Amino acid sequence: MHSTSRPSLPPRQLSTTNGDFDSSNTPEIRKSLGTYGLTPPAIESFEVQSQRCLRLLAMKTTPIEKFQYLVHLKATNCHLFYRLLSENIKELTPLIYTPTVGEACVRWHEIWTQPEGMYLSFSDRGNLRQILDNWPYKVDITVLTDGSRILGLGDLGVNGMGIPVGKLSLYTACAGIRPDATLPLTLDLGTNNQALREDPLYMGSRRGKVTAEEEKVFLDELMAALTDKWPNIVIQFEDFKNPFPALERYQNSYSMFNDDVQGTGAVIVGGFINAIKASGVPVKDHKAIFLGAGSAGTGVAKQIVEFFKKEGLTEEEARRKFWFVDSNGLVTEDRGDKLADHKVYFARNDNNGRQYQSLGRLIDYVQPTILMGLSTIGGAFNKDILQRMAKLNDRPIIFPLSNPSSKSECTFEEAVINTEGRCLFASGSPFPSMEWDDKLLTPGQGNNMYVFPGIGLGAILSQAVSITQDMIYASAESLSTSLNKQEVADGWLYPDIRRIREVSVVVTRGVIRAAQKNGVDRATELRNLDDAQLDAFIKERMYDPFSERENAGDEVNKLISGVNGHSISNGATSTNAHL
Ligand SMILES: NC(=O)C1=CN([C@@H]2O[C@H](COP(=O)(O)OP(=O)(O)OC[C@H]3O[C@@H](n4cnc5c(N)ncnc54)[C@H](O)[C@@H]3O)[C@@H](O)[C@H]2O)C=CC1
Ligand SMILES: CC(=O)C(=O)O
Ligand SMILES: [Mg+2]
Repeated sequence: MHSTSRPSLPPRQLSTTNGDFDSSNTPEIRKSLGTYGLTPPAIESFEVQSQRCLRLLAMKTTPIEKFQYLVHLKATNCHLFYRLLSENIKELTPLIYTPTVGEACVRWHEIWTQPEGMYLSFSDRGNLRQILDNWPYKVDITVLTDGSRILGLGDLGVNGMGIPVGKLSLYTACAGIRPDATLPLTLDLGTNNQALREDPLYMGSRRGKVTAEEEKVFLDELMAALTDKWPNIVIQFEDFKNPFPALERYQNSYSMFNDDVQGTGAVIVGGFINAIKASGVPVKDHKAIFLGAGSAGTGVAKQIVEFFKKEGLTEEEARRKFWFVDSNGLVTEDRGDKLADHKVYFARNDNNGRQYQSLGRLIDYVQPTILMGLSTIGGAFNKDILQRMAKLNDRPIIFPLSNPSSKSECTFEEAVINTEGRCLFASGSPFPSMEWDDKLLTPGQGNNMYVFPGIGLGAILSQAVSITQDMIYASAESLSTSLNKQEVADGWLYPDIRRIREVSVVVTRGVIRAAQKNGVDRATELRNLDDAQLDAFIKERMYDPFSERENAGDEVNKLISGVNGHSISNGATSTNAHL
């Protein structure tokens, strides 16, 4: 017989501000925590801790094992996890984010070991506000998904939780949002993934996806509940199969944005501005083929239209620069199927009744300068396609943006070889640098991770009542200006990811200024700061996992006495034992 009584939990087990057993804790901290004697005696520096963590990581042979180790580290010593991540951002991001997070989501029901966020089910409707009270921290930002389109891997239901968790880890690492102010949220609105539903280990409800109307009613309740519980909360929608209804419905009334439509649009414009400069071709002479006409593809093109307009094109001229291909071929007005609303704007009417036969034929017909991939079709930019682009252009712009790496339309190596090293390249997932013609070429990573941290932090600090198109566009423009002299000289399209914190300050400043211009900021006192003062203010507000260690004594004491209002004990009494 199983006992029905709840096992008693150790204090602070759910805390994200832990580090109680951190080997860098001084004897005084250990005493105040009651952990003196529970950790080995040495008081370790970060350098030593880091060596052990990296060795442990090296012992794991597969990416998913490394992912699991990092999940464990974050759960048991959050500040150390962020110290390690911030010092090794380039090496560790692929393990906590794309591509490894893709595999983790596919296998989430097999590898799940501990709670890292909240799950709200369709059957919870009517009670959402009450359930949010179970979250023990004050939240500044949430990333929420319904798991219906996780990267390019399709509908993964509640297995999609890896994405909000990974994105919010980047919020902390890249923009310094306190880990305990972030809420990963997964909506269990059913899944159409039959195999998952039939898998005994699957941890979501076993119903099919709710209808669009049911989703709307649920989301209305959720948005109201989130803002009632945390009035200044910023809400990021992520990886919805159809993100447009929610974006249209909430963007003017909540501090929310859709990362796949708007964040992706912004990050690609940021790199695109630099690619256009490097191509040597005037803006008016560019033409783009997009493989994939989903939320990300059309989101990117809409932001590029804004850029083209700023460069002097009319909206009509800008719109006509795009040729979209989806799973039914070239998106045209006369194709015979009913186009989804978001495709209509870009549908061609100048195809003279001709239909799409192949991507190669379309390239010959359009003669594009730009090839974008947001199709989820790994390898779609094959040798023939890349060579056609190289024949047409001195510096073809090739952006295979689908994630994870297995879905990338081509690799960096394929693009370099088939364009003789001449391509201007960015991909959604990371690829290694390579030698070409005695030069080291480094690929750009056109991933929304360069902008969403700054969009979120900008919205939080300005206390924006809504996130406007100008704020999104400002993130793109700011990103494009954030490269240093060396990066510009080396022809990079995006700054070095190792400088992401500096970049996030620039992006955050741009977002705050746009919020002020649009009058959506509630923190109006920031209007009085000049740019240097605003940068200093932003930096000061950023969580620094290194100073947490120095402040640990104060922090711990505050937590124990509950001064900061966080409930941390899971109901168990902290005895606060002293030696
Ligand atoms: N680099 C980045 O920062 C981002 C990358 N993405 C990636 O973009 C991809 C697409 O995302 P969404 O647009 O949200 O998905 P979606 O499902 O809305 O769109 C996918 C599009 O690809 C088209 N497609 C599918 N098979 C095709 C084929 N054989 N030939 C041509 N087109 C085909 C579909 O018809 C649809 O238009 C995903 O892999 C996602 O990971 C998404 C957001 C950000
Ligand atoms: C990067 C991202 O948001 C995606 O692939 O969906
Ligand atoms: Mg996404």
